[in-house]
Amino acid sequence: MDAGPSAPLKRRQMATTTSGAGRCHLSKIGTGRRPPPARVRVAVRLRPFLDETAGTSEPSCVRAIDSCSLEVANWRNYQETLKYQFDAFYGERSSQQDIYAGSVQPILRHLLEGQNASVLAYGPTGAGKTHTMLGSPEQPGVIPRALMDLLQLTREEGAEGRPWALSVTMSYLEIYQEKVLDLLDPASGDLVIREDCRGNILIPGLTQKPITSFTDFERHFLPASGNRTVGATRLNQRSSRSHAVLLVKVDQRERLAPFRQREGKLYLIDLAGSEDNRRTGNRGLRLKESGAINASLFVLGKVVDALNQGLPRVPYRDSKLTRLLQDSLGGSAHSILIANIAPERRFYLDTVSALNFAARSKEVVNRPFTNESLQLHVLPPVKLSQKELLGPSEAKRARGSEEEETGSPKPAAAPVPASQRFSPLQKLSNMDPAMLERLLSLDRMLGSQGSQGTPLLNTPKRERMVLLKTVEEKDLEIERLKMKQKELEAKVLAQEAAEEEAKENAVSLLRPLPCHTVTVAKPLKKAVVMPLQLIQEQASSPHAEIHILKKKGRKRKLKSLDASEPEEKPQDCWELEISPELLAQGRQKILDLLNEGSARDLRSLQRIGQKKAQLIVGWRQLHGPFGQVEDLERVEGISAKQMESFLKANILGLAAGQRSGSS
Ligand SMILES: Nc1ncnc2c1ncn2[C@@H]1O[C@H](COP(=O)(O)OP(=O)(O)OP(=O)(O)O)[C@@H](O)[C@H]1O
Repeated sequence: MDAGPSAPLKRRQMATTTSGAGRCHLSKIGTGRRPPPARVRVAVRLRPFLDETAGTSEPSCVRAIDSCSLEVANWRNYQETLKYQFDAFYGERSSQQDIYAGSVQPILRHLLEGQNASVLAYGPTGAGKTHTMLGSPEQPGVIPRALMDLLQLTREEGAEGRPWALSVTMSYLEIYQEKVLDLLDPASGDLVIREDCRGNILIPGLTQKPITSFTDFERHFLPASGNRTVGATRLNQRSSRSHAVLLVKVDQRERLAPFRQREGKLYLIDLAGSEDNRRTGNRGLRLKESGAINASLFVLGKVVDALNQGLPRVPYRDSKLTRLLQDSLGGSAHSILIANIAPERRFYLDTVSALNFAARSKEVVNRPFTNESLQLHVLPPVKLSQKELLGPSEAKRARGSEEEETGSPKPAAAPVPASQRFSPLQKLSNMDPAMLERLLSLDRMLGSQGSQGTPLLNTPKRERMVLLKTVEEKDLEIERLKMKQKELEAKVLAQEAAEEEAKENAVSLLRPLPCHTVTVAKPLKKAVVMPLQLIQEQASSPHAEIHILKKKGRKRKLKSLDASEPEEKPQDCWELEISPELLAQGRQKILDLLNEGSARDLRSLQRIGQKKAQLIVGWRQLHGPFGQVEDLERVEGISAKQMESFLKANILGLAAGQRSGSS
């Protein structure tokens, strides 16, 4: 076995680079500046001949030039060679440790800065991707080495007395035939991939296991690896039939004010190999698997090309693999691609194609940033000092007296109790998140102007008061803006109501049906308002799952207090019976639109005008995806009643649209 991952010197070097004040300086929040670019780094690894004797009879089709360059004979013209240069080239004698220490270990430190990193093994089937990533007990690969180092690092960095508490979790999934499967919980079925308002890729429902030691890691990882789909092909006895993704999250919580928290994600990805089915001899299931693998790798190539050409649309969504890699390619991660190639002549075309892909990938630029936020809800209960309980004017007076204090020496003040020293946090915890971001950026600004290492809450009293005053002014401004927004919304609602009324009048002119009364506030399953045209279409369709029952009934009416008022005559009422499945489809469609639709798409929904569409998009950006349609109520400016009428107005239309679309 080659030198293990626990080489103490290396670790000490890594620990040094990740500790200290320098850690706090990168942050996406509040900087307003684009994070600096980081090119995707590309390394190539050539595996040895598998049959020892073959190497003597058959020359390798790849030749090393130096530690970064290689050449491949051009088989159309043997006088020529194709030369490639990468960040690193590892020849057939390279060890697992060489690859790990040279290309992977250096990016681990970014995780402790709250940044993302990813390692992808790419290449044709049988070229050594799984060997590189996983290895064997005798020759452990990138995954066990990285985990061992990372866990050691987090133990050191998160030790008592250090500024941050650290915790590590792992998730493990595979993408098999375009399904995202949880390898830690194989029964959970196909999972969805989502994106939050910051562009982070998330998989809701994916199992996350906390790990504190390498034994912990192995306890979860080894059985889960057994769940991965592998199969024998002509080119590899144990060929991976899926893309395997190990996700390791490092969470950091600051132990002292301002109680920041950071999250760094590490993706370790063993891609399935591209396959030429004329050579693999794949049939049946293997052929189907191979089709899915090749299709997703083809999209991966398109994504890389689109990024290189700066195209406005990058087709991340065209495959699950690229959707998941959105963070890693052209996204926020420090990424390293290890292209695995084989020396045998029969791999020649695959080798050239893998090298070409690798060469294109090294042009891709990412913009890693620090994922940092404040822990708003875990602040310790604190007492407010009298001064901090004062209003803005009193605060001003207080500031005046402090200024006097600095002018004339006074007896030294008694030390401020710890609870009072923390009290500005109370304000921070109640503050608008945007304001908090501003405060943090102010803090950074102060830092960059020379007070480095002096976080906001440790600044001298006077500066703190000035900052708090700015905060109060901003609060007032926010209040003013909110009032204005409410006024505008009221206007828009009134306008929408007027438009709605006008529309209804127009419809009733065109429509000689006896009655279109709808039972109010009944379960949605029973009756829903829907456009007339749609009702007629559904009624005439023999396959429709919506049944319109014309039945005699009474229009529901509130008991009148005035006994003299004539009783309302019985009228025909229309009541709809809709299959629950159809309703669920309608709901899902609405939810998808709410989560993925642009403001323009949202306007295609009934009762959603320009203003509401923008409010919905804004809410989504701030809070992430809607969990259910009812969450609409949480959008400021949309009441429960409006949400209900919105649901009624849209659910059938969308469900029926889906039905007709699918039939
Ligand atoms: N650097 C290496 N040294 C020794 N053996 C290797 C090396 N790389 C790969 N191998 C061996 O080559 C065979 C194929 O490797 P591996 O399964 O890792 O390929 P792969 O690229 O993951 O293939 P697939 O895409 O089909 O899963 C295995 O038996 C593996 O042990």
